[in-house]
Amino acid sequence: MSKTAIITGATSGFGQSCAKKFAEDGYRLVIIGRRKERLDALANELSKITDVHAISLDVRERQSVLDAFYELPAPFNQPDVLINNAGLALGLEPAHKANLDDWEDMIDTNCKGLMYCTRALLPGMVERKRGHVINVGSMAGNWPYPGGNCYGASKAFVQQFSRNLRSDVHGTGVKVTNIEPGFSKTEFSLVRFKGDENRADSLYDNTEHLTPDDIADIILWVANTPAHVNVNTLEVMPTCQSWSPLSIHKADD
Ligand SMILES: NC(=O)C1=CN([C@@H]2O[C@H](COP(=O)(O)OP(=O)(O)OC[C@H]3O[C@@H](n4cnc5c(N)ncnc54)[C@H](OP(=O)(O)O)[C@@H]3O)[C@@H](O)[C@H]2O)C=CC1
Ligand SMILES: O=CCS(=O)(=O)O
Repeated sequence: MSKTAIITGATSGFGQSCAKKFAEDGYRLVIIGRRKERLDALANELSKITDVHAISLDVRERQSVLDAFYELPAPFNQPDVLINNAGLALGLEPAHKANLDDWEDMIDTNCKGLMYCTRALLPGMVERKRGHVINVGSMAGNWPYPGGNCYGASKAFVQQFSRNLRSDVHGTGVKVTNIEPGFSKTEFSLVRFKGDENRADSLYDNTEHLTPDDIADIILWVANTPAHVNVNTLEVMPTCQSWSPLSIHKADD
């Protein structure tokens, strides 16, 4: 019997790559994103190899999320895997210069959108004693960097929310994982820099960054671990990325 995976943020980057890899692995798919044309193109492509249900949806809209998930048609209505991947960073200014609307947008998408999707689907998973919530956090939830302010904080929320979910579903058979990717080339920087292609592209110049397929392979592996194995957190960086030393400000700097 084929399993069902629900993937938010499937129109680009990690989510799109997950959709392709999960379809190739025999999963039936529910794919979600705001850009309907992209979603329909992906659904057309993947429906040649699996059953696909596409929902054009903004995860920030609480009632739309709840309605869409409560009204999932059979056979998509008993999901085995929820990949909470939709998310974004906006801006890289220091906190004292950051745009408050950007901060709200990150919280609304990365934290509240993820909460809505999880809350809608978790009761069914608990009732069926089967299911796996895979959240896409970030290494930015673990490590501070200049300009990471609200984005990193939103991903720290995702990390602790994932751990607390595990505590709540203890003994039910439901699994929870937080994947914490590092530097990866997707549309992430184009969104962060608000369409500035030169700035986004130059970030990745001369680096061997992670790719969407690297992360999708890891997510698929995590989803296919046996029922008695729960990967709690998995932080992944490209080999070219590591930490900077702590900085000391000197009075004459
Ligand atoms: N790239 C990186 O370096 C890293 C990224 N991440 C995280 O990975 C996740 C995926 O990002 P990535 O693939 O890199 O970036 P992309 O920008 O390529 O993809 C982001 C996806 O999220 C969707 N999305 C954004 N906002 C919403 C919304 N309000 N409602 C529904 N869907 C939404 C977008 O679809 P649409 O616009 O069509 O709605 C798109 O499909 C994010 O949570 C990001 O924070 C974590 C660590 C590293
Ligand atoms: O989560 C994304 C990686 S980074 O841009 O914050 O380093």
